[in-house]
Amino acid sequence: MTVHIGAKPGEIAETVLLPGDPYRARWAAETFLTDARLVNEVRGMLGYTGTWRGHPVTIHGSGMGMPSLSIYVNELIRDYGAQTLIRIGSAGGMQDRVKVRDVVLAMSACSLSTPSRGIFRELNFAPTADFGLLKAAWQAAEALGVPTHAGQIYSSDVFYDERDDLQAAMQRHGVLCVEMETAELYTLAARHGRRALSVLTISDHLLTGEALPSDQRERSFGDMVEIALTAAFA
Ligand SMILES: O=P(O)(O)O[C@H]1O[C@H](CO)[C@@H](O)[C@H]1O
Ligand SMILES: O=c1cc[nH]c(=O)[nH]1
Repeated sequence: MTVHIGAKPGEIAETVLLPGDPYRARWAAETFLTDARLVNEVRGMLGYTGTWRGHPVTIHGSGMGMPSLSIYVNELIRDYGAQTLIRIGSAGGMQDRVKVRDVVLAMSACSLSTPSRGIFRELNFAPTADFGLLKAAWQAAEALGVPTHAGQIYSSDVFYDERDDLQAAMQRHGVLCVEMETAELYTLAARHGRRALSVLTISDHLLTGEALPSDQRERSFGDMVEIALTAAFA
């Protein structure tokens, strides 16, 4: 057990899916895993372990934002030996061609800062997905016929962003969408030699103003879970 995770040794699988929303963790575990059992509920951050097609899998909430994700991912890696960490998150579309409900595979993530920023100082580290997971996820998305984009995304420190100029600069440079965790996930995976990928579903759009309600953000993103599980065991 750690400060933030109540699971006993052996109760966390080597493959961990990480939604920001703990209720999405519950929904995904109940929908996709066999014999899913609750292994963590400290602070209401739900984690479940079960099997998918015979493979052990944990689905654990990360909370919102990089400081929260950093706590869980550090403990999952260092205390429980997680090897493959795949974020399954929602994101805001930043390009016309990226539509609500489309899937985005994050090849890399821009950020203004991350919890790891203090290590790098003047270096602009480039947090990058594991290529094997990225390739397998792309193939899984193609097989499912889901509209999918692969490219760079933005991991923001804020949900309510006042920097319209920054958003415009990123849009000009092809950034696909905004969310709040991937840059730190990829940085921690690089530091510890683990595999990481973010599979995102567009829940709202910065250009059109479309937005899905919270119940759909919790429960309707099955394609990205299927893509993440298929990629993990490809
Ligand atoms: O739906 P999740 O996975 O939480 O991801 C996105 O949603 C939250 C903001 O509403 C942030 O955590 C952002 O990254
Ligand atoms: O962080 C996020 C997630 C979804 N939509 C946004 O605009 N931002």
